[in-house]
Amino acid sequence: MKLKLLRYLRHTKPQMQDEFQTTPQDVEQQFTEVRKSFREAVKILLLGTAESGKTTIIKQMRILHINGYTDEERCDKIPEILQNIHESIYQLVQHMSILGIQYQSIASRKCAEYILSLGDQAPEYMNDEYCDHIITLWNDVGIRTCFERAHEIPLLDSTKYFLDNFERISDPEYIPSTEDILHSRKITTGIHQITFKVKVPRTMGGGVQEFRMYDVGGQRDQRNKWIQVFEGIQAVLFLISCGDFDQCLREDPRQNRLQEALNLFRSVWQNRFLASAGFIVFLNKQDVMERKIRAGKHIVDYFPDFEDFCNSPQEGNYFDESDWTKRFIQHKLIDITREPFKRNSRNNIDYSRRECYYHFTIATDTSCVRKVFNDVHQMILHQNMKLVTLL
Ligand SMILES: Nc1nc2c(ncn2[C@@H]2O[C@H](COP(=O)(O)OP(=O)(O)OP(=O)(O)O)[C@@H](O)[C@H]2O)c(=O)[nH]1
Ligand SMILES: [Mg+2]
Repeated sequence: MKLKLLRYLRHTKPQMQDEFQTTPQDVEQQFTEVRKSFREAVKILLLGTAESGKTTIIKQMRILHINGYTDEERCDKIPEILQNIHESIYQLVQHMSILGIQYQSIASRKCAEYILSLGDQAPEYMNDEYCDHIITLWNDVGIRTCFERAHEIPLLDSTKYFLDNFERISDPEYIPSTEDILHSRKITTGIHQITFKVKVPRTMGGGVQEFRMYDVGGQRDQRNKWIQVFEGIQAVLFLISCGDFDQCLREDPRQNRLQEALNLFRSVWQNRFLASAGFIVFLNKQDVMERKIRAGKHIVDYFPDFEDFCNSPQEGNYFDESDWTKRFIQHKLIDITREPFKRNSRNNIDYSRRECYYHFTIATDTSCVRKVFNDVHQMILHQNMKLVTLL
């Protein structure tokens, strides 16, 4: 199976139609072979820097291919969501003085003092006083000005989502919605896996294909654990956050997050233990990237070579700055895959012929992930069929 997928990834355009100009018996025989290959789970490893969206993809697989979350499991997420909210407001309040921004009123300043006195951990119970303070602060013009300067603060991506929804969340009867779960953030440590089955269309032989997806932590101090799961991986799903172009790492405030992601992609692409794995890149957080560009942020201020890219002839028609920005990031990845590197004599793999597939995604959007994952699945199915016919 691993070998099959490897071979598949060396071909960009499956030509199934030509290969099935055979008798119905031959076709049935081919389907039987394909179904046999389904018995082995396809192992997919999610990689990327911290907060690129790996765990969010795992949550989406659970929503799409397992039965989602029970009420009990939803309630288990409440402490995580409350901690996200507290961390968001705490970071904003902390940065008001650092950025020299004034509160709109004395009342807001008092609320801020209360929040600061709690430290960075959410209180165990949200009493009325705490809830009122959060609502007052989020409505303060000064706090909103601070929020506009989010790129200067290590703020969670879901800050606005949770603070906008705070009144609903602070209800004593609150049960997190699926959207709340997708927006919540908890750093991954260690290695986690999810196994699920996906139906194969009758036209492709029917049956089910099992997938096993591995999630790892993306922070620098977590990456030394990754190697433990490289064995037997058939496809790497690399996530890169396109909304990160104007931010620095939490672990190292001197390092631009997008640059870190590009460097990491190079080391993963060139890793000899993953040489036989297929590569799929999700250029994630398209919504965050677009929002930033609409708010007047420009990637050229962080990546000056963007200007040369815009002035160079391109194959496609790019319409606006968001379009140019996402293509620019994609081209940076493509350039990395074209960098020369040594042929590995041990496994005799010609790296230069490896293909990498790109998708523009919003990991919090279930319909987007459903569509993209369908494409990934179809690719695997097509190639399985193609390889069976070639055997
Ligand atoms: N708006 C938006 N938020 C996203 C998107 N993808 C992920 N997020 C949010 O980004 C935050 C981080 O996502 P995670 O999935 O936890 O990131 P991760 O890659 O698993 O991070 P580590 O576990 O630290 O490696 C969460 O709050 C998600 O809801 C996206 O496409 N758009
Ligand atoms: Mg994670």
